[in-house]
Amino acid sequence: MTVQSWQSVQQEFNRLKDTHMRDLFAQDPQRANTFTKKACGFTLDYSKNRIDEQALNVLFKLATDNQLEQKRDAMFAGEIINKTEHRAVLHTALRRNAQDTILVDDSNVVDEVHATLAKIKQFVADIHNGTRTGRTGKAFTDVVAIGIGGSFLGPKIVTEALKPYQTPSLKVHFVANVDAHHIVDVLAKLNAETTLVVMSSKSFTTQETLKNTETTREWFLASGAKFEDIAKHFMCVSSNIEKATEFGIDPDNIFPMWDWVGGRYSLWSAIGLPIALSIGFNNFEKILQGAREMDQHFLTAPLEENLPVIMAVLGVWYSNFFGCQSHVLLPYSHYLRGFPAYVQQLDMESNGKSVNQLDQNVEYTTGPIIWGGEGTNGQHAFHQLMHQGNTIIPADFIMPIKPNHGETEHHQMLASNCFAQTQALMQGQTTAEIEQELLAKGVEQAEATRLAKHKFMPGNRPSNTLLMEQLDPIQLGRLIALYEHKVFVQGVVWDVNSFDQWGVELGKVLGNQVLSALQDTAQPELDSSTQQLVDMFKQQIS
Ligand SMILES: O=P(O)(O)OC[C@H]1O[C@](O)(CO)[C@@H](O)[C@@H]1O
Repeated sequence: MTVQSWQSVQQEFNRLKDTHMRDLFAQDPQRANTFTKKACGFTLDYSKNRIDEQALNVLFKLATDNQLEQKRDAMFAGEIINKTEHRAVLHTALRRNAQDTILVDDSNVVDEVHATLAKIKQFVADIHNGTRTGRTGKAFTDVVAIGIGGSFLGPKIVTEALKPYQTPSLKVHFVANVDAHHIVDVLAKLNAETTLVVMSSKSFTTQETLKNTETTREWFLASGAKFEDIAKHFMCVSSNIEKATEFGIDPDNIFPMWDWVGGRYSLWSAIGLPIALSIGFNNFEKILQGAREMDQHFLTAPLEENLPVIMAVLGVWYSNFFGCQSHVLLPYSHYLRGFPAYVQQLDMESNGKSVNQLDQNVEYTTGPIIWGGEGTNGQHAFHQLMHQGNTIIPADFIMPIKPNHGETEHHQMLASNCFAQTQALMQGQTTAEIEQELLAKGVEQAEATRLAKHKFMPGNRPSNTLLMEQLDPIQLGRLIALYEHKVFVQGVVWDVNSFDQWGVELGKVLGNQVLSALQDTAQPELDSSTQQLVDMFKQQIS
């Protein structure tokens, strides 16, 4: 992180920190136009932010001083930028055209990607047209997709978001949690003869996924199937072919992925197999096409026109200068209801770090808490705090313009709520305005003054509005890639490795130790609180 460019942003912050956006809008009738950019089917209106052009330019300079363009190009070229795991970071290779070349260890990874896409295409076609059936010759009707984290969230939210494109004759059920209430509920509704299982685990070591797959295999065998029938029903996506084969997965049923794809960036790989099974391979390819278009935009658009860069530097502005701790995602779209959870992993697992690329501890905040939920539901729940709480929560309002239904009035109401929320957050309402309203309604002066204090809306709460033409496979691919690149840019500014996730490891190790205590297979030394919890659990369950 360059100290001088950081200080320049600090000066801009000092200049603007007490400015109200109401005044910025009043001073400049062109403000909305100036701070709106269109690209890849999106219109990003970021005028309701506490910035002006001068501040934004200094933020762009902060990014370039941190070598944004060079680091971006290094990622796309397959350089080893994940320096704690000594890996290239090539999720963008997963959506490259077949004729492209990206060399990793002298091998063109684009060839491997397209060979795997061809395998997925054939497999999906065989399942859809009934060439490939279950053990009794019946066509598959259901898919149980087992995975967790990046091997679950992407496929789940994409399949959910593209509901109108789903193949009605093949229903995909996602299971992640090791809590058996889920897998047991799902399997209880299914016929093992017509159920395909897709187990997705990059590492093939994830406890939850292995256990859910074992339970599903037991259920399958208990249905009268023989061991050799497993090959007809169990598919696996993994980069650990050895472990997958050891587990008993037929090598022909393994769809490969590679160590240069991070789990949270992997939906474009064979991890997307459940997506392709649900919406068809052609639509899956359109998702890749959309992401490829966003990659091109990210690579070629000047920074001041570049949607991921604009969103990223605004996030830095709020996290590191305004001290905002969280960032809320508000899709005004039922089909995009899972998107905040997806971005939560993408962003928090990528940038939730405190050591920089020079192996030094950093003091500043990296990565906000990402949360959110679908509009308008949140308006009747948590928006209260966004409007009147003593904490500023920058928001992304995401709104597909054309719906997939014909209920015009519903959609107008949805859009009006979305736009009005951004307006209310920005402009607020002064005590004088509120008092006047109350007096006009006949409220006594003293009561009006008292109530106005409680009703006061400070405004000046920042938001982006991201309009998308419609929610289709191409646009969804663009949307996800947009957020991937936003996270990348922020990682560059914060100078962290966005592509490792060491922070999740200790929990896994301790989890296994505690399990051994619960199962009496070992007596690990535990702190008194954890030991007490183990003892109580054992006592009460027996
Ligand atoms: O695909 P795998 O190896 O089962 O991992 C699942 C998820 O677990 C994590 O490693 C975190 O525990 C994520 O990064 C990953 O997406």
